[in-house]
Amino acid sequence: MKQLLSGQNIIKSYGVGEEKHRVLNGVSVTIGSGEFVSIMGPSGSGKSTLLYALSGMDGIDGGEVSFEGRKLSGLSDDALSDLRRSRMGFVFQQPALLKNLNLLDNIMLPQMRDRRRNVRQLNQKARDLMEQMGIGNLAERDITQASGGQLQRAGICRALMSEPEIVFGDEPTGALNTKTAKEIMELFTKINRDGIAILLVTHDPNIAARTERVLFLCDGEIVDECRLSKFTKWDFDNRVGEITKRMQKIGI
Ligand SMILES: Nc1ncnc2c1ncn2[C@@H]1O[C@H](COP(=O)(O)OP(=O)(O)OP(=O)(O)O)[C@@H](O)[C@H]1O
Repeated sequence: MKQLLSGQNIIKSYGVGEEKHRVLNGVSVTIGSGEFVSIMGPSGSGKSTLLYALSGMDGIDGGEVSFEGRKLSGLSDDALSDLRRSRMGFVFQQPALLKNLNLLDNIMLPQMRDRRRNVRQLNQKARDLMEQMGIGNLAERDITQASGGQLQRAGICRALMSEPEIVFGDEPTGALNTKTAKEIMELFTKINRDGIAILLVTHDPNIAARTERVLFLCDGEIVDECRLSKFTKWDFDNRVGEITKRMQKIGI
């Protein structure tokens, strides 16, 4: 499998002076093209920090992150923003959509900065994605009149607008009920089958069990890793059981 994203020996601290504390303590991670990976760990272990470091959203204090063989530290701020906008997608726990725009406009907005794409193409792309994500009839819907699941589907459409190589998700199902969370994970699975790599942070073994590989982070270090591809896709309970066992081992 071709390597897509690599973080080597990532170090990240927050605060200054006596308040300074190290959150990532030499973390190394490699994500292959089209892989589906989740990160688990206790609250405060540095999961989101790692996600933001790997996506270049946040700077790091030591180590190196490379995407498609390019070191992020060698890129200017503009080049890094361009890379994030064109090659990476982001889905957050709350999709942070703008209240004065309908769902369609919210989905199109981040790509409007890219002058290479005309508005008609963007509009068509957004409508196609909404159709694929099951909200094709909600293009003109005000965001205040959409459910949490519909908003998250719109958040996923927004992330896919640039046809990214990877989608990062920071607890993308964390604010949803079990049924809706399962539906959203089915969408992620579909996206992944189309060849897009996915890296998710989650607390929930039922969510991690739908990915191919789980990284366990504890006190800023990767302490375990679980490859799930050895299980067939049918034995979901085995996957959850294996993840839960590993969680217990590291005290989550
Ligand atoms: N911007 C920041 N400034 C200062 N400290 C921060 C900042 N962001 C995170 N932290 C601290 O870094 C540590 C790791 O935070 P992070 O959000 O990465 O953990 P997490 O594993 O994702 O936690 P959770 O599961 O609770 O979301 C925590 O102690 C947190 O308080």
